[in-house]
Amino acid sequence: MASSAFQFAEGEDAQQLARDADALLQQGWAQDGDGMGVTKTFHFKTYFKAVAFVNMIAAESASKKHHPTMTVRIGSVDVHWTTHRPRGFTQKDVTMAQHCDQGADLMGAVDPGQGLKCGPTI
Ligand SMILES: C[C@H](O)[C@H](O)[C@H]1CNC2=NC(N)=NC(=O)C2=N1
Repeated sequence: MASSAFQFAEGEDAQQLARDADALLQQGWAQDGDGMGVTKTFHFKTYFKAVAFVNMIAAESASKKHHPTMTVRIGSVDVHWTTHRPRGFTQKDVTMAQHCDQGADLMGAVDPGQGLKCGPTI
């Protein structure tokens, strides 16, 4: 199964989490290097949209007390979700990853090739 290498945190419903993890992989998320989280890059046509996406995730993170690692570039945002305590992949990561997908739609995320890139355009 695709999610078999995930390291679920203690106390998680492993069967449910395995299903949710598989669904995330179908949605373009990838397992991180140690199997304790998921990553995805979202692409945008403007830097402002990328930053607006980050701020939207930040608001939900503050409200849910669960925080990602994010790298903002001119036309994309890398998002990484993992849980520090208890250590591993959790339902919280799933919920927040799903929230990112919904937020990306609202912010007008585009396909990878369509995102704003640095450098000359001609
Ligand atoms: C007290 C506070 O809620 C905890 O430290 C939260 C904060 N944000 C967090 N974020 C993430 N990604 N994992 C955590 O375990 C975590 N713990």
